[in-house]
Amino acid sequence: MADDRKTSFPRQDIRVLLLEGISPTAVDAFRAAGYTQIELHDTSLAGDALRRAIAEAHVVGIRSRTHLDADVLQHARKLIAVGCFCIGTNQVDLDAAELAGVPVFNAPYSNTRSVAELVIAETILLLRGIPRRNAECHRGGWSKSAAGSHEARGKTIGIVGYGHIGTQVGVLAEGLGMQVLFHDIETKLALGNARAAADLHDLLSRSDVVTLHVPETASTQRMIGATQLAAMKPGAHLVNASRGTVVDIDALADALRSGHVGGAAVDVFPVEPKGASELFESPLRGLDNVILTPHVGGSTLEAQDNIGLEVAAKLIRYSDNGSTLSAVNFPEVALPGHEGSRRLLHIHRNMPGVLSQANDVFRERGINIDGQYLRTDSLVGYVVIDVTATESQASELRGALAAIPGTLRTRVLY
Ligand SMILES: NC(=O)C1=CN([C@@H]2O[C@H](COP(=O)(O)OP(=O)(O)OC[C@H]3O[C@@H](n4cnc5c(N)ncnc54)[C@H](O)[C@@H]3O)[C@@H](O)[C@H]2O)C=CC1
Ligand SMILES: O=C(O)CCC(=O)C(=O)O
Repeated sequence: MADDRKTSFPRQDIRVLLLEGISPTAVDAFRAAGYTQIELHDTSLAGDALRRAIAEAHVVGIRSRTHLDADVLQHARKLIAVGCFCIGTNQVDLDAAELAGVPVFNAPYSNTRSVAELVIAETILLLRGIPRRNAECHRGGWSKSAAGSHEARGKTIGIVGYGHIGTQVGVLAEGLGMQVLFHDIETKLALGNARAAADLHDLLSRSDVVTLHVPETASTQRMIGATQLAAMKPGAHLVNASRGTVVDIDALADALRSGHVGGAAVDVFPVEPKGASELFESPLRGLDNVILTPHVGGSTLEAQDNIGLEVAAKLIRYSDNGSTLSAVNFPEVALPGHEGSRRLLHIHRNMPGVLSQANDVFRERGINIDGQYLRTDSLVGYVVIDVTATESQASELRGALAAIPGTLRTRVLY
Protein backbone atom coordinates (compact mmCIF):
# COMPACT_ATOMS: atom_id res chain seq x y z
CA MET A 1 0.00 0.00 0.00
CA ALA A 2 1.33 3.47 -0.88
CA ASP A 3 2.39 5.52 2.14
CA ASP A 4 0.34 8.73 1.95
CA ARG A 5 2.75 10.48 4.31
CA LYS A 6 5.32 10.53 1.54
CA THR A 7 3.16 11.61 -1.40
CA SER A 8 2.91 14.94 -3.20
CA PHE A 9 -0.23 16.65 -4.46
CA PRO A 10 -1.08 19.43 -6.85
CA ARG A 11 -3.18 22.18 -5.23
CA GLN A 12 -6.55 21.18 -6.67
CA ASP A 13 -6.16 17.68 -5.15
CA ILE A 14 -5.55 19.03 -1.65
CA ARG A 15 -8.55 18.41 0.61
CA VAL A 16 -9.27 21.10 3.16
CA LEU A 17 -11.46 20.19 6.16
CA LEU A 18 -12.81 23.17 8.14
CA LEU A 19 -14.68 22.45 11.40
CA GLU A 20 -16.50 24.55 14.04
CA GLY A 21 -18.04 27.16 11.75
CA ILE A 22 -14.82 28.78 10.61
CA SER A 23 -15.42 32.17 8.95
CA PRO A 24 -16.31 32.27 5.22
CA THR A 25 -13.27 34.56 4.79
CA ALA A 26 -11.12 31.43 5.13
CA VAL A 27 -13.12 29.58 2.48
CA ASP A 28 -12.83 32.55 0.12
CA ALA A 29 -9.06 32.71 0.70
CA PHE A 30 -8.62 29.00 -0.10
CA ARG A 31 -10.80 29.27 -3.23
CA ALA A 32 -8.94 32.38 -4.42
CA ALA A 33 -5.67 30.46 -4.06
CA GLY A 34 -6.95 27.60 -6.24
CA TYR A 35 -8.08 25.12 -3.57
CA THR A 36 -11.39 23.64 -4.65
CA GLN A 37 -11.88 20.66 -2.34
CA ILE A 38 -13.17 22.29 0.84
CA GLU A 39 -15.38 20.42 3.33
CA LEU A 40 -17.18 22.61 5.88
CA HIS A 41 -18.77 21.66 9.21
CA ASP A 42 -20.58 23.99 11.62
CA THR A 43 -19.67 21.92 14.66
CA SER A 44 -16.61 20.13 15.94
CA LEU A 45 -16.20 16.40 15.32
CA ALA A 46 -15.04 13.81 17.82
CA GLY A 47 -14.40 10.07 18.06
CA ASP A 48 -14.85 7.95 14.94
CA ALA A 49 -16.42 10.79 12.93
CA LEU A 50 -13.29 12.89 13.47
CA ARG A 51 -10.96 9.97 12.72
CA ARG A 52 -12.82 9.23 9.47
CA ALA A 53 -12.86 12.86 8.33
CA ILE A 54 -9.25 13.57 9.20
CA ALA A 55 -8.04 10.40 7.45
CA GLU A 56 -8.96 12.00 4.12
CA ALA A 57 -7.82 15.58 4.83
CA HIS A 58 -4.57 17.27 3.85
CA VAL A 59 -5.27 20.52 5.68
CA VAL A 60 -7.47 20.75 8.79
CA GLY A 61 -8.88 23.91 10.36
CA ILE A 62 -10.33 23.83 13.89
CA ARG A 63 -11.20 26.20 16.73
CA SER A 64 -11.04 25.37 20.45
CA ARG A 65 -13.50 22.47 20.65
CA THR A 66 -11.87 19.86 18.39
CA HIS A 67 -9.24 17.78 20.14
CA LEU A 68 -6.42 16.54 17.96
CA ASP A 69 -4.65 14.12 20.27
CA ALA A 70 -1.93 11.63 19.37
CA ASP A 71 -4.49 8.93 18.53
CA VAL A 72 -6.47 11.16 16.15
CA LEU A 73 -3.24 12.38 14.51
CA GLN A 74 -2.23 8.75 14.03
CA HIS A 75 -5.26 8.40 11.72
CA ALA A 76 -4.33 11.53 9.78
CA ARG A 77 -2.19 9.75 7.21
CA LYS A 78 -2.51 12.49 4.56
CA LEU A 79 -2.37 15.54 6.83
CA ILE A 80 0.19 18.21 5.93
CA ALA A 81 -0.87 21.09 8.22
CA VAL A 82 -3.28 22.11 10.99
CA GLY A 83 -4.75 25.59 11.43
CA CYS A 84 -6.15 26.60 14.85
CA PHE A 85 -8.51 29.44 13.93
CA CYS A 86 -8.06 30.94 17.42
CA ILE A 87 -5.27 31.84 19.87
CA GLY A 88 -5.09 28.75 22.11
CA THR A 89 -3.43 25.60 20.73
CA ASN A 90 -3.82 23.41 23.83
CA GLN A 91 -6.47 21.35 22.00
CA VAL A 92 -3.75 19.89 19.75
CA ASP A 93 -1.00 17.51 20.90
CA LEU A 94 1.72 19.72 19.45
CA ASP A 95 4.59 17.25 19.93
CA ALA A 96 2.61 14.41 18.33
CA ALA A 97 1.79 16.70 15.39
CA GLU A 98 5.43 17.69 15.00
CA LEU A 99 6.55 14.07 15.09
CA ALA A 100 3.97 13.35 12.39
CA GLY A 101 5.64 16.11 10.32
CA VAL A 102 2.64 18.42 10.66
CA PRO A 103 3.12 22.13 11.44
CA VAL A 104 0.37 23.83 13.44
CA PHE A 105 -0.54 27.48 12.86
CA ASN A 106 -2.80 29.84 14.85
CA ALA A 107 -3.91 33.47 14.98
CA PRO A 108 -2.06 34.92 17.95
CA TYR A 109 -3.70 38.39 17.96
CA SER A 110 -6.87 38.46 15.86
CA ASN A 111 -9.36 38.08 18.73
CA THR A 112 -7.32 39.81 21.45
CA ARG A 113 -9.36 43.00 21.38
CA SER A 114 -12.68 41.09 21.44
CA VAL A 115 -11.71 39.27 24.65
CA ALA A 116 -10.43 42.47 26.27
CA GLU A 117 -13.66 44.36 25.49
CA LEU A 118 -15.83 41.57 26.95
CA VAL A 119 -13.71 41.48 30.12
CA ILE A 120 -14.05 45.23 30.61
CA ALA A 121 -17.82 45.07 30.08
CA GLU A 122 -18.07 42.23 32.61
CA THR A 123 -15.87 44.09 35.08
CA ILE A 124 -18.30 47.03 35.07
CA LEU A 125 -21.35 44.75 35.31
CA LEU A 126 -19.87 42.80 38.24
CA LEU A 127 -18.83 45.93 40.16
CA ARG A 128 -22.40 47.26 39.76
CA GLY A 129 -23.96 43.97 40.92
CA ILE A 130 -25.87 43.73 37.65
CA PRO A 131 -25.89 39.91 37.30
CA ARG A 132 -27.97 39.56 40.49
CA ARG A 133 -30.21 42.53 39.65
CA ASN A 134 -30.80 41.18 36.15
CA ALA A 135 -31.75 37.76 37.56
CA GLU A 136 -34.10 39.34 40.12
CA CYS A 137 -35.88 41.47 37.50
CA HIS A 138 -36.39 38.35 35.34
CA ARG A 139 -38.20 36.82 38.31
CA GLY A 140 -40.35 39.95 38.79
CA GLY A 141 -38.21 41.48 41.56
CA TRP A 142 -37.40 45.22 41.84
CA SER A 143 -34.50 45.73 44.23
CA LYS A 144 -33.70 49.40 43.48
CA SER A 145 -30.75 50.02 45.78
CA ALA A 146 -27.12 51.17 45.63
CA ALA A 147 -26.05 48.42 48.04
CA GLY A 148 -23.07 46.49 46.67
CA SER A 149 -22.95 48.68 43.55
CA HIS A 150 -19.68 50.47 42.75
CA GLU A 151 -18.06 52.60 40.05
CA ALA A 152 -15.07 51.09 38.31
CA ARG A 153 -13.17 54.37 38.67
CA GLY A 154 -10.56 54.10 41.41
CA LYS A 155 -10.96 50.33 41.85
CA THR A 156 -8.11 47.87 41.32
CA ILE A 157 -8.13 45.26 38.57
CA GLY A 158 -5.64 42.42 39.01
CA ILE A 159 -4.53 40.82 35.75
CA VAL A 160 -3.04 37.33 35.93
CA GLY A 161 -1.08 36.73 32.71
CA TYR A 162 0.07 40.08 31.31
CA GLY A 163 0.39 39.02 27.68
CA HIS A 164 -1.47 40.20 24.59
CA ILE A 165 -4.94 40.09 26.15
CA GLY A 166 -3.85 41.01 29.67
CA THR A 167 -2.08 44.18 28.52
CA GLN A 168 -5.08 45.22 26.37
CA VAL A 169 -7.37 44.77 29.38
CA GLY A 170 -4.97 46.90 31.43
CA VAL A 171 -4.95 49.73 28.88
CA LEU A 172 -8.76 49.76 28.63
CA ALA A 173 -9.15 49.56 32.44
CA GLU A 174 -6.87 52.58 32.88
CA GLY A 175 -9.15 54.45 30.49
CA LEU A 176 -11.92 53.87 33.06
CA GLY A 177 -9.72 55.27 35.83
CA MET A 178 -8.92 51.85 37.37
CA GLN A 179 -5.63 50.97 39.07
CA VAL A 180 -3.95 48.10 37.23
CA LEU A 181 -1.94 45.38 38.99
CA PHE A 182 -0.54 42.42 37.12
CA HIS A 183 1.22 39.13 37.78
CA ASP A 184 3.17 37.16 35.17
CA ILE A 185 5.86 34.49 35.32
CA GLU A 186 7.91 36.55 32.85
CA THR A 187 9.27 40.03 33.48
CA LYS A 188 6.93 42.34 31.56
CA LEU A 189 7.05 45.98 30.53
CA ALA A 190 4.25 47.69 32.47
CA LEU A 191 2.04 49.79 30.18
CA GLY A 192 0.76 53.16 31.41
CA ASN A 193 0.57 53.26 35.20
CA ALA A 194 0.20 49.48 35.62
CA ARG A 195 2.28 47.93 38.39
CA ALA A 196 3.60 44.40 38.85
CA ALA A 197 2.31 42.70 42.00
CA ALA A 198 4.91 41.08 44.25
CA ASP A 199 3.36 37.67 43.50
CA LEU A 200 -0.01 36.03 42.82
CA HIS A 201 -1.05 36.19 46.48
CA ASP A 202 -0.24 39.90 46.63
CA LEU A 203 -2.38 40.52 43.51
CA LEU A 204 -5.30 38.49 44.87
CA SER A 205 -5.28 40.27 48.21
CA ARG A 206 -5.30 43.79 46.66
CA SER A 207 -7.68 43.50 43.68
CA ASP A 208 -11.39 44.35 43.48
CA VAL A 209 -11.62 42.36 40.24
CA VAL A 210 -9.23 39.54 39.32
CA THR A 211 -9.10 38.57 35.64
CA LEU A 212 -7.24 35.56 34.25
CA HIS A 213 -5.35 35.64 30.94
CA VAL A 214 -2.91 32.74 31.11
CA PRO A 215 -2.63 29.88 28.59
CA GLU A 216 -3.48 26.29 29.55
CA THR A 217 -0.19 24.78 30.67
CA ALA A 218 0.99 22.47 33.46
CA SER A 219 1.71 25.54 35.61
CA THR A 220 -1.74 27.08 35.15
CA GLN A 221 -3.84 23.95 35.86
CA ARG A 222 -6.13 24.89 38.76
CA MET A 223 -3.89 27.81 39.65
CA ILE A 224 -6.99 29.42 41.20
CA GLY A 225 -8.31 26.98 43.82
CA ALA A 226 -9.81 27.27 47.32
CA THR A 227 -6.60 28.76 48.80
CA GLN A 228 -6.28 31.45 46.13
CA LEU A 229 -10.01 32.29 46.29
CA ALA A 230 -9.72 32.65 50.08
CA ALA A 231 -6.83 35.07 49.51
CA MET A 232 -9.08 37.41 47.48
CA LYS A 233 -10.57 40.49 49.18
CA PRO A 234 -14.04 39.69 50.61
CA GLY A 235 -16.64 40.55 47.97
CA ALA A 236 -14.08 40.86 45.13
CA HIS A 237 -14.98 39.46 41.69
CA LEU A 238 -13.35 36.90 39.40
CA VAL A 239 -13.34 36.90 35.59
CA ASN A 240 -12.13 33.84 33.67
CA ALA A 241 -11.93 34.06 29.89
CA SER A 242 -8.71 32.05 29.63
CA ARG A 243 -9.18 28.27 29.94
CA GLY A 244 -11.57 26.28 32.13
CA THR A 245 -8.81 24.19 33.68
CA VAL A 246 -7.20 27.29 35.25
CA VAL A 247 -9.91 27.50 37.96
CA ASP A 248 -11.15 24.85 40.38
CA ILE A 249 -14.78 25.34 39.43
CA ASP A 250 -16.22 23.57 42.52
CA ALA A 251 -14.12 25.75 44.82
CA LEU A 252 -15.32 28.83 42.90
CA ALA A 253 -18.97 27.73 43.26
CA ASP A 254 -18.44 27.35 47.04
CA ALA A 255 -16.79 30.79 47.31
CA LEU A 256 -19.63 32.40 45.34
CA ARG A 257 -22.30 30.72 47.47
CA SER A 258 -20.59 31.85 50.67
CA GLY A 259 -20.34 35.40 49.29
CA HIS A 260 -16.57 35.58 49.86
CA VAL A 261 -16.27 36.00 46.10
CA GLY A 262 -18.87 38.65 45.27
CA GLY A 263 -19.47 37.66 41.66
CA ALA A 264 -17.87 36.02 38.65
CA ALA A 265 -17.93 36.12 34.88
CA VAL A 266 -16.92 32.79 33.36
CA ASP A 267 -16.52 32.12 29.64
CA VAL A 268 -14.52 28.88 29.73
CA PHE A 269 -15.13 25.62 31.56
CA PRO A 270 -13.23 22.42 32.38
CA VAL A 271 -15.72 20.53 30.21
CA GLU A 272 -17.52 22.38 27.41
CA PRO A 273 -20.33 21.06 25.20
CA LYS A 274 -19.18 20.00 21.73
CA GLY A 275 -22.05 21.90 20.14
CA ALA A 276 -25.48 23.44 20.60
CA SER A 277 -27.19 20.05 20.91
CA GLU A 278 -25.21 19.08 24.03
CA LEU A 279 -26.41 20.24 27.46
CA PHE A 280 -24.14 22.68 29.32
CA GLU A 281 -23.53 21.35 32.84
CA SER A 282 -21.76 23.42 35.51
CA PRO A 283 -21.87 23.90 39.28
CA LEU A 284 -22.14 27.64 38.49
CA ARG A 285 -25.53 27.28 36.80
CA GLY A 286 -28.31 28.94 38.77
CA LEU A 287 -26.05 31.28 40.78
CA ASP A 288 -27.44 34.81 40.42
CA ASN A 289 -24.07 36.50 40.97
CA VAL A 290 -22.47 34.81 37.96
CA ILE A 291 -22.35 35.78 34.28
CA LEU A 292 -22.03 32.62 32.19
CA THR A 293 -21.06 32.80 28.53
CA PRO A 294 -20.47 29.88 26.11
CA HIS A 295 -16.76 30.46 25.29
CA VAL A 296 -17.47 33.51 23.17
CA GLY A 297 -14.66 35.80 24.37
CA GLY A 298 -13.14 35.82 20.89
CA SER A 299 -16.42 35.37 19.02
CA THR A 300 -17.09 38.64 17.28
CA LEU A 301 -17.63 38.87 13.54
CA GLU A 302 -14.64 41.20 13.27
CA ALA A 303 -12.34 38.77 15.07
CA GLN A 304 -13.61 35.70 13.24
CA ASP A 305 -13.26 37.33 9.81
CA ASN A 306 -9.70 38.41 10.60
CA ILE A 307 -8.81 35.01 12.01
CA GLY A 308 -10.21 33.33 8.89
CA LEU A 309 -7.96 35.42 6.67
CA GLU A 310 -4.88 35.14 8.87
CA VAL A 311 -4.84 31.39 9.46
CA ALA A 312 -5.93 30.51 5.91
CA ALA A 313 -3.06 32.67 4.59
CA LYS A 314 -0.56 30.79 6.79
CA LEU A 315 -1.90 27.40 5.67
CA ILE A 316 -1.86 28.40 2.01
CA ARG A 317 1.66 29.79 2.30
CA TYR A 318 2.88 26.53 3.84
CA SER A 319 1.04 24.42 1.30
CA ASP A 320 2.21 26.45 -1.71
CA ASN A 321 5.61 27.64 -0.60
CA GLY A 322 6.72 25.50 2.38
CA SER A 323 7.23 28.45 4.73
CA THR A 324 6.66 27.53 8.40
CA LEU A 325 7.05 31.08 9.71
CA SER A 326 4.96 31.50 12.91
CA ALA A 327 4.15 27.77 13.24
CA VAL A 328 3.74 27.04 16.95
CA ASN A 329 5.32 23.57 17.01
CA PHE A 330 7.81 23.44 14.16
CA PRO A 331 11.24 24.70 13.08
CA GLU A 332 10.53 28.06 11.44
CA VAL A 333 11.76 28.47 7.87
CA ALA A 334 10.95 31.66 5.93
CA LEU A 335 11.28 30.93 2.22
CA PRO A 336 11.49 33.00 -0.96
CA GLY A 337 9.42 32.03 -4.01
CA HIS A 338 10.69 29.09 -6.07
CA GLU A 339 9.86 30.21 -9.61
CA GLY A 340 12.00 28.24 -12.08
CA SER A 341 12.90 25.56 -9.50
CA ARG A 342 11.15 22.51 -8.10
CA ARG A 343 10.95 22.63 -4.33
CA LEU A 344 11.31 19.46 -2.29
CA LEU A 345 10.39 19.37 1.41
CA HIS A 346 11.97 16.83 3.71
CA ILE A 347 10.81 16.56 7.31
CA HIS A 348 12.78 14.15 9.44
CA ARG A 349 13.57 13.21 13.01
CA ASN A 350 16.43 15.34 14.23
CA MET A 351 19.29 12.84 14.25
CA PRO A 352 22.86 12.93 12.96
CA GLY A 353 23.55 12.22 9.29
CA VAL A 354 20.17 12.92 7.70
CA LEU A 355 21.24 16.10 5.90
CA SER A 356 24.36 14.49 4.42
CA GLN A 357 22.24 11.56 3.17
CA ALA A 358 19.79 14.04 1.66
CA ASN A 359 22.64 15.82 -0.11
CA ASP A 360 23.95 12.46 -1.38
CA VAL A 361 20.60 11.91 -3.13
CA PHE A 362 21.30 14.95 -5.34
CA ARG A 363 25.07 14.42 -5.69
CA GLU A 364 24.64 10.79 -6.81
CA ARG A 365 22.23 11.91 -9.55
CA GLY A 366 24.36 14.88 -10.66
CA ILE A 367 21.53 17.33 -9.84
CA ASN A 368 22.61 20.80 -8.86
CA ILE A 369 20.97 22.35 -5.80
CA ASP A 370 19.67 25.90 -6.50
CA GLY A 371 18.91 26.68 -2.87
CA GLN A 372 18.76 24.89 0.46
CA TYR A 373 17.17 25.93 3.76
CA LEU A 374 17.39 24.03 7.04
CA ARG A 375 16.06 24.50 10.54
CA THR A 376 15.93 22.00 13.37
CA ASP A 377 14.59 21.82 16.89
CA SER A 378 15.03 19.09 19.47
CA LEU A 379 12.50 16.78 17.75
CA VAL A 380 12.61 17.34 13.99
CA GLY A 381 14.63 18.80 11.17
CA TYR A 382 13.00 20.56 8.23
CA VAL A 383 15.05 20.89 5.06
CA VAL A 384 13.83 22.57 1.89
CA ILE A 385 15.73 21.99 -1.33
CA ASP A 386 15.20 23.87 -4.61
CA VAL A 387 16.47 22.12 -7.75
CA THR A 388 16.24 22.48 -11.51
CA ALA A 389 14.54 19.23 -12.46
CA THR A 390 11.71 17.82 -14.53
CA GLU A 391 8.52 16.66 -12.86
CA SER A 392 9.52 13.01 -13.14
CA GLN A 393 13.04 13.73 -11.82
CA ALA A 394 11.50 15.59 -8.87
CA SER A 395 9.21 12.68 -8.18
CA GLU A 396 12.14 10.24 -8.27
CA LEU A 397 14.18 12.53 -5.99
CA ARG A 398 11.30 12.69 -3.54
CA GLY A 399 11.13 8.90 -3.47
CA ALA A 400 14.86 8.71 -2.71
CA LEU A 401 14.52 11.31 0.06
CA ALA A 402 11.57 9.40 1.53
CA ALA A 403 13.77 6.29 1.83
CA ILE A 404 16.24 8.01 4.17
CA PRO A 405 15.91 6.54 7.70
CA GLY A 406 14.20 9.01 10.06
CA THR A 407 12.07 10.58 7.31
CA LEU A 408 8.66 11.73 8.57
CA ARG A 409 7.23 13.39 5.45
CA THR A 410 8.33 14.51 2.01
CA ARG A 411 6.54 16.64 -0.52
CA VAL A 412 7.20 18.26 -3.90
CA LEU A 413 5.64 21.69 -4.29
CA TYR A 414 4.00 22.49 -7.61
N1 LIG B 1 -12.29 33.06 25.85
C1 LIG B 1 -11.85 33.10 24.64
O1 LIG B 1 -12.62 33.05 23.67
C2 LIG B 1 -10.39 33.25 24.39
C3 LIG B 1 -9.48 32.74 25.29
N2 LIG B 1 -8.14 32.88 25.05
C4 LIG B 1 -7.21 32.34 26.06
O2 LIG B 1 -6.43 33.42 26.57
C5 LIG B 1 -5.11 32.97 26.74
C6 LIG B 1 -4.17 34.15 26.78
O3 LIG B 1 -4.10 34.75 25.48
P1 LIG B 1 -2.97 35.81 25.12
O4 LIG B 1 -2.99 36.96 26.07
O5 LIG B 1 -3.07 36.09 23.68
O6 LIG B 1 -1.66 34.93 25.41
P2 LIG B 1 -0.19 35.46 25.65
O7 LIG B 1 0.70 34.29 25.43
O8 LIG B 1 0.06 36.72 24.91
O9 LIG B 1 -0.17 35.82 27.22
C7 LIG B 1 -0.21 34.85 28.23
C8 LIG B 1 0.61 35.38 29.39
O10 LIG B 1 0.47 34.49 30.50
C9 LIG B 1 1.74 34.38 31.12
N3 LIG B 1 1.78 33.17 31.93
C10 LIG B 1 1.95 31.89 31.51
N4 LIG B 1 1.92 31.06 32.58
C11 LIG B 1 1.69 31.82 33.67
C12 LIG B 1 1.55 31.54 35.05
N5 LIG B 1 1.63 30.30 35.53
N6 LIG B 1 1.35 32.58 35.91
C13 LIG B 1 1.28 33.85 35.44
N7 LIG B 1 1.42 34.19 34.14
C14 LIG B 1 1.61 33.16 33.26
C15 LIG B 1 2.72 34.39 29.97
O11 LIG B 1 4.03 34.71 30.39
C16 LIG B 1 2.11 35.45 29.07
O12 LIG B 1 2.59 36.75 29.37
C17 LIG B 1 -4.91 32.03 25.54
O13 LIG B 1 -3.86 31.11 25.77
C18 LIG B 1 -6.25 31.34 25.44
O14 LIG B 1 -6.22 30.17 26.22
C19 LIG B 1 -7.68 33.55 23.96
C20 LIG B 1 -8.55 34.07 23.04
C21 LIG B 1 -9.98 33.91 23.15
O1 LIG C 1 -13.21 31.01 19.13
C1 LIG C 1 -12.90 29.93 19.58
O2 LIG C 1 -13.40 28.87 19.25
C2 LIG C 1 -11.82 29.84 20.64
C3 LIG C 1 -11.34 31.14 21.13
C4 LIG C 1 -10.22 30.88 22.06
O3 LIG C 1 -10.41 30.39 23.14
C5 LIG C 1 -8.86 31.15 21.60
O4 LIG C 1 -8.68 31.89 20.62
O5 LIG C 1 -7.92 30.61 22.24
